[in-house]
Amino acid sequence: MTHEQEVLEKLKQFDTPSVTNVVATYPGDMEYCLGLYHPWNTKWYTDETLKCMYPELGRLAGHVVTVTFGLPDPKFSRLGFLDLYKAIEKMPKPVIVAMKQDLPEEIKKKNGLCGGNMMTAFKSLGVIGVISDGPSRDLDEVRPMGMQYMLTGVCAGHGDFSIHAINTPVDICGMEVAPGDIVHMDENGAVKFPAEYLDEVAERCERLQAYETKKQKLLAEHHDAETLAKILSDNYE
Ligand SMILES: O=C([O-])CC(=O)C(=O)O
Ligand SMILES: [Mg+2]
Repeated sequence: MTHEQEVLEKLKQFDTPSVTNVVATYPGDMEYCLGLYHPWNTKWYTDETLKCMYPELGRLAGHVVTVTFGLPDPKFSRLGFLDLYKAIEKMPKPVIVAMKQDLPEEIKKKNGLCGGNMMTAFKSLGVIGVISDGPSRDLDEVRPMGMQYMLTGVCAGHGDFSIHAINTPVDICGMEVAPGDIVHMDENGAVKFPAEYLDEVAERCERLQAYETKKQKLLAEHHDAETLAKILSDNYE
């Protein structure tokens, strides 16, 4: 295992909201928050339209490979699955595939894009999950694979589609990700950060978790309004 893989493994100890807290949620907090993005004005985490299909899998973190699907274009057929698989091969593992569905809304909502066959090939290449701004299918086939599906929903069928781009930056449900970015995801959604911050995110998550465990223990032990407000606002001796 590389050092990076060890840290990605360690990040599974922390939920995605805690990772967002460390990445950018509280920019005024110099102790735990890196302040990498403006919390409201930057697209660094996914919105409520993204749903976690297998919450029982817990948290996952990996490097992003992006792919954009669109309607078949007779003037552009240069890219295929081989190119996508080669891009995954080149990326450090584990990989999370960010699948942009660049389709008219009426078609996008009935595009069961990814399925058991695609996910089996992805797994063979070191992919641990797919995140997409549209639906996919074969939930029952994918469940035993232990791979995560973060989608807007599911639907059973689809028509013809083709690959329009590989490893370009994409927007997935309000999160703009670039190839190589780290994505951390669980039943709360997904967050991204640049790979160079991996060590620091893990270190701060660990400290934040210890701090919040202590704080929640105190909150559970006290039962009067004044003390609870003090504990919450950090003024408790
Ligand atoms: O038809 C497709 O390409 C998607 C699918 O069901 C599969 O990968 O199994
Ligand atoms: Mg299928």
